[in-house]
Amino acid sequence: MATDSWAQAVDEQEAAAESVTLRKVLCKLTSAQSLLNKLIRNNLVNTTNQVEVLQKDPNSPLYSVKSFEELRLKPQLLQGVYAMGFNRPSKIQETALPMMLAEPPQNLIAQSQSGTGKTAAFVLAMLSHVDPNNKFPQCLCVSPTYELALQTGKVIEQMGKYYPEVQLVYAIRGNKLQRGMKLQEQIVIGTPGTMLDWCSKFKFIDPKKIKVFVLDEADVMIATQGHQDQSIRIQRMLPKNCQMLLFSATFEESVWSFAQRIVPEPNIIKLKREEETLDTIKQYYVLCNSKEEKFEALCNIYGAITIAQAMIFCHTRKTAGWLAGELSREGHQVALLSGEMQVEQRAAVIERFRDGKEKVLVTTNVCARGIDVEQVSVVINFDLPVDKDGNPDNETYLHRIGRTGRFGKRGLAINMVDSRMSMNILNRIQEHFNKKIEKLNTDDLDEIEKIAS
Ligand SMILES: Nc1ncnc2c1ncn2[C@@H]1O[C@H](COP(=O)(O)OP(=O)(O)OP(=O)(O)O)[C@@H](O)[C@H]1O
Repeated sequence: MATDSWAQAVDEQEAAAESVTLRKVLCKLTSAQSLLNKLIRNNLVNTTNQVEVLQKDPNSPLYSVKSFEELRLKPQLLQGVYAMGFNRPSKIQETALPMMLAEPPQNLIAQSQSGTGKTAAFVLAMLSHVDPNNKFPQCLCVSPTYELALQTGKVIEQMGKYYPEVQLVYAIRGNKLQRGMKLQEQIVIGTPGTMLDWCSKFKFIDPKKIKVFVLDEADVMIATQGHQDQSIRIQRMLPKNCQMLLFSATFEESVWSFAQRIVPEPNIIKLKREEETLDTIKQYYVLCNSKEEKFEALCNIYGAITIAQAMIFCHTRKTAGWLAGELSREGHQVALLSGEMQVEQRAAVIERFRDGKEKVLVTTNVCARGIDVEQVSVVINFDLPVDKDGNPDNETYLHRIGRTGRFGKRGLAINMVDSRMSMNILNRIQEHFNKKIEKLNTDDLDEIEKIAS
């Protein structure tokens, strides 16, 4: 793909020195495209067998020796779990649930890979702990974004389908309640600002009656100043014996130690660094020279992935807007989601994408975490994730690629590298996770064929 560029320089040893004729190049490109199609389609192949196989492999995060029955869930919840099509718990569910359901209640800080069922784990804990006869909030669950709060709320609704005495309310922007009212729902799910207002300013919730407090995506809740202030202010209003449950796929060291300081005597489930990435998500990078070349590379791939769903991550809203525009001009059905949109608009875009109305979602980090769309088979990092100082943002990388390969499905993550700097970032990401990210070279048919198989 690269011509007289730095990328070619990087490539020097690998690239054959001989020049090829235009005809050969075109011929190669066509076969590369069809192989790429094959590669991506192969990655879409997924059967429930695959999940069953993984659930029997002790090294898989889906492995479990217990059944849901053995986790001693209420019959109504067992019914809900099976109605959702879950056969066995995953490793995090099997390990965390006994800790969360123990008496007296125990605190927990838990890490488990993306898409391994953390949400179901803490949702089952909340549903198990509420007393349906008490008509007031008993569990609070805080999520970093409006979209995630809605998504988690849906899981509570589905799992609690056969437990209708337990009710849920959303503490999110736009859900206006009458002043002076007291909530009767037992579970409140929301974002930190509204949740805090409902506890302190409006007093819709009596925080002293809360038994379980869940922080989903806990590391970002702690690392983001505003979220941290609000979450800690809520926590301070809760009774001393309130159970605290913190969940995430990533916990940077400093965040981990802070979490341990704010959660008294926690049980801890922590992954080793090398366990953080999922083997079911294959990671590649493509060398390009410019934004335009990345777009070209993307078009090649995009042609092949129209049958699946893909999420494309950009660093800025501007690039995301530009890219969505370019893809639309090419005639593609693309959805754009970025931070400046109204939250309701963002939720609507995700709903359309979830329903498969658009096959490609171009977005920024606002969508990197938690969003669970089963059909996403490819994630493309159009720009690699970096922090405000330009260093690799390893946690965001993991969350972004974790939008594919959900619960044992196979996924493909493709990183676009367009400068020495971004190659350096990619190398540091590889080092951090001690995981090789393979080069995808559309000029090397053998290599693509190998990946395709
Ligand atoms: N025991 C199970 N059996 C089958 N499917 C499950 C099970 N538990 C969860 N799932 C499904 O797996 C998918 C991923 O689960 P979930 O969203 O809870 O993952 P997560 O660990 O919270 O991911 P993330 O770190 O990205 O937030 C969901 O679609 C969920 O319905």
